[in-house]
Amino acid sequence: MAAPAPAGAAGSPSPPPQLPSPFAELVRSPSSLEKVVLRGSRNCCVEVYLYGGQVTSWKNDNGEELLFLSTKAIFKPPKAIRGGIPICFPQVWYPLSVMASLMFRKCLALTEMHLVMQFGTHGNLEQHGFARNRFWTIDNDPPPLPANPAIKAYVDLILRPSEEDLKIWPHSFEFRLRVALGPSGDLSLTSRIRNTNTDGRPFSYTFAYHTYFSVSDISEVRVEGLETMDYLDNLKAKERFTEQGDAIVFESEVDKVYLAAPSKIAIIDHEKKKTFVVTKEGLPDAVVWNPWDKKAKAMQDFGDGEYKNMLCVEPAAVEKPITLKPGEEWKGRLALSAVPSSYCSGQLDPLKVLQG
Ligand SMILES: O=P(O)(O)OC[C@H]1O[C@H](O)[C@H](O)[C@@H](O)[C@@H]1O
Repeated sequence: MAAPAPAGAAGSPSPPPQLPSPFAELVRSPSSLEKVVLRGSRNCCVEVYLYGGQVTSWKNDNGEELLFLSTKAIFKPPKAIRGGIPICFPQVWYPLSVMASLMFRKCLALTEMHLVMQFGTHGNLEQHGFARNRFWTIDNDPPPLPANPAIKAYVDLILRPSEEDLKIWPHSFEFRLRVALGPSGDLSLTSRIRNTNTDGRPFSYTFAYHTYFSVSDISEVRVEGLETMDYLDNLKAKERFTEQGDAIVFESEVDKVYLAAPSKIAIIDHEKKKTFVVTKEGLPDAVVWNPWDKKAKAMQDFGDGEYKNMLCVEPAAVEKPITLKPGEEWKGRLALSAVPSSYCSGQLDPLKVLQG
């Protein structure tokens, strides 16, 4: 399906929107898509495409890229950009057990039931929702968020459904996204979704920040904070298991939804001696995904060997869909920091990373 034309696209008479932060600049990328560049101290920098409202780059003080972006990523609608932080909304993802119980209890409105039936390869609601392949606009007058005077580089984006979108997900909403680069190079994304239906209907959705981390070598990476957690295994018909062992390491394809995961998760890259700390709010679950070699080869926009250099850890609300009544707003926040890791020499206590 064709995505609506970008605001201010080539040939359009509208002037480029002004950005409230002097540390943010709107530029046109070589692919001709517009992106906002946020600049921090030294070489710290974040790039956000209006297409998808998608962060595609996060660099530290040394100008080192911290997010994975495929060399084969396609910067052309309707394909979502492969890498960075795609926003997955509105997804409708129900494990079979939940779906059966919901149907049994007849507690879904007819529309919701219709959407449940669309999950998977059926129906026309895309797997990860349509927010990641729509053109967002700059929102210069968003309702205030708690003030943090230390943050100078930020941008606010907004997405509202088009007529076409309403045909595939019949709900009116306002999705506000703030992307902010903190003074120490931390990256945060705050999503606010409001039900603006005027017919009194609630809506339900699942959500994920599909974060692709750049790693040196997947076999040198471990994830801490998810051990002993329950998860649904997408590779085993979403069956529920309990994680065993001390930490999560990677030797083959993984596609798991960890349930009620802690608010902090650490990704330790032994080779780069770097630890990513993922902090999540309003997002109970965490998806962990690496396609490994076979699936990598099958993906058009992903290099055959690139699975070695990425890991997705995705703060999400998956198991229990979020329901909003008209006028209600939901907030989900992701904060990322990258700290030098001397974990190998025992100086970095993973418990301190996880508990703050
Ligand atoms: O190819 P995409 O639609 O971007 O999805 C890529 C992956 O995203 C998530 O992590 C899902 O859990 C996977 O099942 C899916 O394969």
